[in-house]
Amino acid sequence: MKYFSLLIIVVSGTPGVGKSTVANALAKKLNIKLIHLSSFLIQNKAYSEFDEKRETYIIDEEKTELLVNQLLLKEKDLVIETIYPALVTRADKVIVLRRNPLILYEELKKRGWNELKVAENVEAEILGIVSREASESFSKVCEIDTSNKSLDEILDKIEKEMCEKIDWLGDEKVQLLLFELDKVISKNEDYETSE
Ligand SMILES: Nc1ncnc2c1ncn2[C@@H]1O[C@H](COP(=O)(O)OP(=O)(O)OP(=O)(O)O)[C@@H](O)[C@H]1O
Repeated sequence: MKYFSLLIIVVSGTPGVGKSTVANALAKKLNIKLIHLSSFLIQNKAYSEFDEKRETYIIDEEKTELLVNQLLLKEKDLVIETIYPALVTRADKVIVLRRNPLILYEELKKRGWNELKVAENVEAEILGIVSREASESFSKVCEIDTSNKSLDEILDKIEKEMCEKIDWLGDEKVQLLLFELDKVISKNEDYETSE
């Protein structure tokens, strides 16, 4: 008899918010399999090309949907870590981790990413892009702020479903950061159009 998924938990969020750390710990705690979706798709060649400027793969949506559906049919329980929640066609629990953009900005700069990649990802966090994508695909999305919280505190909030409504734009410092990031992005866009 083919298993049908019993417990699919998606751990999503902008790069650098703590998805892998939390997803690893959650999968271990629940003793269920963990899939890092981006690596899974790259291993299965579910991408069309590599975006040199953004140093990221462009996924092949059709092949991805097929692979994800096969995965969800095969595995009984799964924790899926991904920056693209909409790629998961079915889930029982969708968690979107959020991180204060001022902290995230430092985290991504520390990785040595180019200024455009840092700017686009931190801007996405400020604007809540991943949460919005998750809410378009799932009726219930649980946002949890990982800023200045220990892993245990985060796991506890997940277990108790202590979800939050995050809006970073109320913070003046974040507004100023967004203004700076926009300048970086438009400078690179001008450059792209003049190429
Ligand atoms: N709650 C936390 N508090 C402080 N630092 C954290 C926390 N969770 C993770 N980190 C640290 O933040 C960095 C990013 O964590 P992690 O790799 O889990 O993020 P991610 O969202 O999976 O990033 P990516 O999508 O790029 O893989 C790591 O150095 C990790 O040790």
